[in-house]
Amino acid sequence: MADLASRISKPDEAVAPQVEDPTEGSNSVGIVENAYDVEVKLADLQNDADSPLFSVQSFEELGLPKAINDGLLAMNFKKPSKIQERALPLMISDPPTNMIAQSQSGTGKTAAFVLTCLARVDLTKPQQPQALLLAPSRELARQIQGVIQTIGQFCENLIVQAAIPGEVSRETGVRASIVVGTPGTVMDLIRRRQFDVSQLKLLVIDEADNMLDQQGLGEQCVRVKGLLPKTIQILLFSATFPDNVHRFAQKFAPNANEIKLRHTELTVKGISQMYMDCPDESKKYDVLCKLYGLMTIGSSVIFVRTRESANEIQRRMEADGHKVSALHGAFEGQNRDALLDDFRSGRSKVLITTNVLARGIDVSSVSMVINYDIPMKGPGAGVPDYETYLHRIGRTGRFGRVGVSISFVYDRRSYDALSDIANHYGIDLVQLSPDDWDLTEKKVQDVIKSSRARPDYAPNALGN
Ligand SMILES: Nc1ncnc2c1ncn2[C@@H]1O[C@H](COP(=O)(O)OP(=O)(O)OP(=O)(O)O)[C@@H](O)[C@H]1O
Repeated sequence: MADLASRISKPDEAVAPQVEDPTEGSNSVGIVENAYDVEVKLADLQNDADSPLFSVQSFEELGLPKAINDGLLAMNFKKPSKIQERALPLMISDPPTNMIAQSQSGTGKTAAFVLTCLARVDLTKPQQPQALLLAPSRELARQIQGVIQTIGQFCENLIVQAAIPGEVSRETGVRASIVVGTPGTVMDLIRRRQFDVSQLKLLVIDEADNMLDQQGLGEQCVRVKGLLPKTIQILLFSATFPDNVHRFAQKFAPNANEIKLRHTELTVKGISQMYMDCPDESKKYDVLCKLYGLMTIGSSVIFVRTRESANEIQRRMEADGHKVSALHGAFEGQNRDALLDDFRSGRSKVLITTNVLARGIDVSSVSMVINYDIPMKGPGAGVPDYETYLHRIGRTGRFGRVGVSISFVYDRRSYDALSDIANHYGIDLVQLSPDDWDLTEKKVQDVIKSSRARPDYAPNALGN
């Protein structure tokens, strides 16, 4: 790595990244299923005791109502994953107890809390809000709404409503037993008395470390909670819980049962993490185009730091003949919904986006994630953002599938940031070089073509 170390170019210009408002705009709700997928042998992984997908139980043994089990069958969920098996009995037992639950990306946290909601709501009061779920972006709120509707398809009188901009009519207000929303819109609806929270018995916060972070959405979530019944059961879920937020989470959800992982347990085995050693910043775009020119990749996501670079890369890739979409907070809600639906359905195969879609989005056909910029946080964006790195790469390798992540480095600063991230999680990264495209192509294609996770794939260590 000495060659890279000696190639120190001046740090990034201090361009303030656009703060994304994930909740802007819009209308249509519902998820679009994938029309295609990569091969995966779930059964094998669910029998491997070391896998987060492993479980000794069946869903039937968890004692859920028949209508819910029928919904799971319709989704082709044969066995619970570890987080589902361990968290569910604790969450659905009486008296209701709070929960702080952590599990790797793509291991089925959504179904764990969705099943709890379905088990807890009284469907004889279909328009009375009883469970509130909060998520950081409109896309994730819509996705969770879709999962509830699919698993709950045999639950009579189930009404699920999205509390995101443009979804709740001013005349009628919220009329559903389960409400999934973003904190700002939920707060507005409560204040305008369009959302009766008096009978809520369950509050779920997905991506809870992000949602409770005092630098971000934390204040809003605390205000929402302050308006809810004091006895409400609180469930906090995420793949990451940095220590400072975890301490706050314990105050937010007092006396909670906890399922927690160590740093080193957080990475998903099926994701082969690589890095591309770019000659300098100005060459990053050429390297990206070359990568796409060479590879036949299913669907992929390119993460960039700012909206401007998302637009710029989209413009240049389209001019170079690639079909790509860009999605970020500057777009109107309805537009964002349509762009993501196109990506889910495979109509568009490359999505260029910012951190607005780093968390939670579940598109199983994604086989490659590019970190065009290494995620950074803190004053002057000077500290590697360990959590965002993990969530970004977690858009691939969903529920036992394989995937590749490629992080672009080009100078001492980006190299050090990635090394820090690798050390933090105890991971080895595979080096790719733009000087040997045959080898690069082979390394990436070997993974993408393999039909299942290969835990031992980690030559060329970086950072350890
Ligand atoms: N028991 C199961 N059997 C088969 N597939 C499942 C099961 N549970 C969940 N899945 C599928 O696994 C995928 C990932 O689940 P989910 O989106 O809930 O992950 P997650 O843990 O919330 O990830 P993230 O941390 O990225 O939000 C989804 O496509 C979901 O349908």
